[in-house]
Amino acid sequence: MRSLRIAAIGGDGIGPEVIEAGCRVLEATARADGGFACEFQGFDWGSAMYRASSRMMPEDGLRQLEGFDAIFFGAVGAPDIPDHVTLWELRLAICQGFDQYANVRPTRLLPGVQGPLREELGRQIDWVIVRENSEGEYAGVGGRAHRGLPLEIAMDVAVFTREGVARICRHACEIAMSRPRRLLTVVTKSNAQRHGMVMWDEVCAEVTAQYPELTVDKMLVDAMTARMVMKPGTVDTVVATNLHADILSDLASALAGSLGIGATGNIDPSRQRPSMFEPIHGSAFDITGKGIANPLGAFWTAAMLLEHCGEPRAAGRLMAAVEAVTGRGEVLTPDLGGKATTAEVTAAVIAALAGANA
Ligand SMILES: NC(=O)C1=CN([C@@H]2O[C@H](COP(=O)(O)OP(=O)(O)OC[C@H]3O[C@@H](n4cnc5c(N)ncnc54)[C@H](O)[C@@H]3O)[C@@H](O)[C@H]2O)C=CC1
Ligand SMILES: CC(=O)C(=O)O
Ligand SMILES: [K+]
Ligand SMILES: [Mn+2]
Repeated sequence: MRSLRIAAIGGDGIGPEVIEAGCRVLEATARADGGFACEFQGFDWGSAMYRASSRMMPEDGLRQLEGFDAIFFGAVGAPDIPDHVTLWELRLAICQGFDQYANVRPTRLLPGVQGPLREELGRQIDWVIVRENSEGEYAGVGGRAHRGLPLEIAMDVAVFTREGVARICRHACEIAMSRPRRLLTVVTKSNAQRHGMVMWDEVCAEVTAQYPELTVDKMLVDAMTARMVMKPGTVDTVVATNLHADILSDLASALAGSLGIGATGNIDPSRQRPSMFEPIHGSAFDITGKGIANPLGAFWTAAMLLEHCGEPRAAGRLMAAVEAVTGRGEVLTPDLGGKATTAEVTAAVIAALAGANA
């Protein structure tokens, strides 16, 4: 039987809580499917390792991950270590090191979930946000000088390359073409940012012209936030920069009920290196250790992992089990207005998977 080799990196805060639950649910999905197995290897990388060794992952960390079919990642971030250190030395080190340039973030309002929008608007949410994941505002280019002096200076330079924009736009076009509405919105801020964002608009116009069956429109990011809230049904696939799409996708997840639901894949579309799948949320210090983290984002992420690894039937089965549980409206964690624990939601999804197999 085919075995998927999965590197599991729980990381910090609620990361290990939801990834542990996600691994159990992946095993249950494989059992229900019967056509493949999951073989996990855990890596205890993150802030605890940093406190002991000043490293978030071993020096040869990327090499250790190279042979896996996929990486299943929780979150990084700890209250006692600067966020830019934890993020850059683990998550971004992997995303950039493996050139996972496409960050794909689907959002739907799951059955039984009450989002903040009026019911008829909330039901219209069915989006995929495609985030540029290798350059832009998070390229890491910049510097800081004259620390503490009145002339102190700090710069983060947003870097846009023609190929970087073209390849993310092509990936977004392919995703939009695979969806029934074939509708793509290109989001920038090319009124105020007159260099990189203007080139982004131009390159996207060239790329989208090669997809005559696509309907393409263009929005400025500030107005896009209003459109997502006021007219959610007019949006389908969205392509935007690293920063803009980071923000839009947290908004999307909140409009679908909670940050605890959002799922993402950090994808290397060339498939030369493993892609990394993670819930969109961070380490959530405020609820760490309480056993109430919503694991649904990690489960949806696991479904994306299966789809990427060539198991779309199993991915569909897992999402159906998630929707069966949310649809009952009973077993939900507190962020969704319920009283259930992470363990109870996990058990309910595993039971739904087993039932679907009977
Ligand atoms: N990809 C990653 O690893 C990310 C890491 N971070 C890091 O996480 C740390 C905390 O960042 P925040 O801005 O507070 O974002 P966060 O996503 O950790 O939390 C924001 C709010 O959403 C809630 N929340 C998040 N996930 C939840 C879940 N699964 N179930 C229930 N409630 C959930 C939290 O309790 C909190 O109130 C920082 O160190 C930050 O740098 C933040 C975002 C992504
Ligand atoms: C760091 C962060 O917020 C993200 O990757 O979404
Ligand atoms: K995460
Ligand atoms: Mn984010």
